[in-house]
Amino acid sequence: MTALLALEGVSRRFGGLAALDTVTLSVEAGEILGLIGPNGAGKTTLINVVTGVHPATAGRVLLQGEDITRLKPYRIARKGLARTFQIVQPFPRMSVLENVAAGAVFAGAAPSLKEGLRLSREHLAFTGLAQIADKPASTLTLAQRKRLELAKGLAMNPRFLMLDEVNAGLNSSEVDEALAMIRRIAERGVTILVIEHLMKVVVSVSTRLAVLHHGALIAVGTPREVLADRGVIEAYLGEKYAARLAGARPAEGA
Ligand SMILES: Nc1ncnc2c1ncn2[C@@H]1O[C@H](COP(=O)(O)OP(=O)(O)OP(=O)(O)O)[C@@H](O)[C@H]1O
Repeated sequence: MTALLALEGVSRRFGGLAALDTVTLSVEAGEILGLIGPNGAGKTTLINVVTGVHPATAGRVLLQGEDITRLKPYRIARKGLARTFQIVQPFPRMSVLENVAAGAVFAGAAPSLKEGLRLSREHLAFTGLAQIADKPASTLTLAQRKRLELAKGLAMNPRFLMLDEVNAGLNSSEVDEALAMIRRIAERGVTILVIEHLMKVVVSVSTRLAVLHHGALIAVGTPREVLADRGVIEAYLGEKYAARLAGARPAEGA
């Protein structure tokens, strides 16, 4: 079966630096793929390449077999690929509702701003932001801004949603709420890629993990396989932490 998204030998150079180095990776429809690796490993660059923000300097990106490597970001968004941003920067003077509607219009999920505003109310209800729909985005807390990012992503009516550290800076109950939301989004049939530094979180939510190190993909597999991978333990996790995570992990399929 054709993968929903496939990277074939994808590299992205910034001058002399290979931020991504011949990465080959498939994402199947319906999965939650966790993308992990140390700071500077190339995780955000992978999202930027897929969404056309920093196109690949070599290799190809295929969406259900269609080559999207050189398309502009708005064309890629209109094919159902949405992302959130690690650094949350809503339009500060626009209301929460208007920010979400802007995402819908950008991705062509709404034919007009009016329709975008109507659809956006549903996404605000889903993400628990309905009560503050009319507040200026600049007044939101970090947790609310992260939810706004999710609502904007959903407003793009994605088949594939890439989440860049949506839990960073949240307290543990906020993380639990965000995780429940990610699972509910997946239940709606949206395929998800999640970048996450909190290992316990990414292990609990992901059906598969992919590990980047210095721009190269060093492991892909079930969480159980990846946590036991020698290369991943040496490059990223360390012995003790890997053992602790493996012990804390619920049984596969549970
Ligand atoms: N626009 C850019 N110009 C130059 N170098 C860049 C650019 N974007 C990323 N890089 C470099 O590419 C490498 C990979 O960065 P990237 O942000 O993809 O890593 P990351 O795995 O997402 O890191 P983190 O976990 O810290 O967010 C880093 O060395 C970074 O400095």
